[in-house]
Amino acid sequence: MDFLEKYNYWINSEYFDEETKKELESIKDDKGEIEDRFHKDLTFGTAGLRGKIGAGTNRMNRYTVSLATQGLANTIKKRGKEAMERGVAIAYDVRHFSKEFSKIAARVLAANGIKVYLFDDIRPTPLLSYTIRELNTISGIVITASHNPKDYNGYKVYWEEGSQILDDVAVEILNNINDIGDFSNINIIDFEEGIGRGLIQYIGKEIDDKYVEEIKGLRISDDIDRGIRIVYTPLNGTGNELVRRVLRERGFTQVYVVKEQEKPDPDFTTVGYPNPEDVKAFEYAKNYGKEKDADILIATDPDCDRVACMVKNHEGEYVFLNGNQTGALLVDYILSNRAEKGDVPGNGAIVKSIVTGDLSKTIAEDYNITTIETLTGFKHICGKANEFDRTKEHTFIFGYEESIGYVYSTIVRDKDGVISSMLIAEMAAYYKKKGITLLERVEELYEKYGYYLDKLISLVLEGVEGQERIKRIMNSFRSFPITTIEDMKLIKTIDYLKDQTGNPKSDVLKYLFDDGSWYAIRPSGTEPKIKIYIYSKGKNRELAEHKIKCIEKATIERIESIK
Ligand SMILES: O=P(O)(O)OC[C@H]1O[C@H](O)[C@H](O)[C@@H](O)[C@@H]1O
Repeated sequence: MDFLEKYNYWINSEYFDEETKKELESIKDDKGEIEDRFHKDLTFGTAGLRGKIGAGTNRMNRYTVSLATQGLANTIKKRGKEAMERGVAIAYDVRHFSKEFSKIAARVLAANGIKVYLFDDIRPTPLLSYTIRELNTISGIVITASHNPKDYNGYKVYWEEGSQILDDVAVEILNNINDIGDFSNINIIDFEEGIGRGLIQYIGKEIDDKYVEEIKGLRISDDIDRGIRIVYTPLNGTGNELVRRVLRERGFTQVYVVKEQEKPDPDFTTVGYPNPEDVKAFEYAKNYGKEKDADILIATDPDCDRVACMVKNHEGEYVFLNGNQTGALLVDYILSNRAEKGDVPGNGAIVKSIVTGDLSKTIAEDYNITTIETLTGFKHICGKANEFDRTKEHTFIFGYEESIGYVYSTIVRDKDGVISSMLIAEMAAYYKKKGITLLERVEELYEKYGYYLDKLISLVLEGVEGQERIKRIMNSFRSFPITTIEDMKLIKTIDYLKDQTGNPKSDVLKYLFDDGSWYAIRPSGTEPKIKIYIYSKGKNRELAEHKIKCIEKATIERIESIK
């Protein structure tokens, strides 16, 4: 069927509800909109679905959610009765339709005879990962579009080890979805019937309690100033209760939560783009921080897997720490404290992505700890934790990415904004007791290990045309690498499409120079962007900054020359 045929099918078939039809009627004269909604099915990518909410095959709605869930159900059924009994845990965030979609997923699974554990209210994504391991379910689902704008929702799928599915399971589910054929082949029962038959079971506080206890057990040091002044914002998402609770139970007495961003708001009215990777998300926190004279500001994204912080400098201004800086600080904080107690595992490993900075690696080397690199995506990072469970080759200590995702230990197999908020607060309180801020600690690390600076440039190139240009840009870099920039000489090129190290193939190019500086270029996997990651290493800040500027100029000139 072409897109118009599909549109007409949705309008005329008895299967679709009146509200959906009404929404579709309202766009009957807008061919562009019809095409956008029906020219393809919302792609079930490696982590599930993500898209705009609305009627159509290329949108997030009750039909696309139930189709994906039937595909997941068939995948579980093929594994037999035991897998069906182990069941699926489901969590959801604050977004429009998140709760409704979680119930639809529960009803489809239950109709297929699969046990469902559904959270009784909004919860952070990392808690779902914890729950899978705790309840020993075969799979898990989170209804969230993470830090995307308000018009979006998503459907992330997890597997029994607690991490997001990798390509093998994703392909299997996708094939099962494609085999379903018509929407009318989806099994679904009433929610109440699912509850009555014991197939759907609510879960809640008892899991929170265990999670919080385990997180508190992950603390690194108690030699901290608990009076440190912290402003926290959940950005109207799911972090509010659990982050506050963990901080309170860890004994922090001066935690202030941004009032306007405390309660769930699916429209993210006060922030627009609820991504703490972007310093603009801290506007309210900064104002409140000044009022409360906070030492540190902490923000988590709507599903509370990402976290970022800002630190007050001596002039009373708040300075943003990026993901590379926070990651390196945490690696240093964890390893130095554990080393003091003689508690660093001999086969320990830090896991980061290939486009994350190297300062943490140099720090880890100081403690004889290996750093392992994976492709971008936390599923790959925690995939290593799963692998180490099997091979015992390493002990997974800490995983992180420059895109403000961190996880410590292995109780959760995804980035965790609750664990990380506790560790960031604790680390700031540890250094406060020693009389320095996190900004000063970063400087100390630079002095000791060298100035590792970085800059991420993201160019938005939308639509089919944008995609084509991204391809041309990648082709140009691939065919004609820039061999010298100022006095930096290219000594190595890595093309991850030809990777021989066991990573899956990926469209990423990395260029390494003789002084330790490097840059990488890749199309984003989640947004219509091309991303350039620039990293420099210098004896002092000026030199490192100068190198960043030179690499930026050379790469941007090249990109601009490609129309
Ligand atoms: O650079 P992208 O492909 O857009 O991905 C950016 C980030 O997106 C999500 O948050 C993933 O969970 C991260 O692991 C990833 O780093």
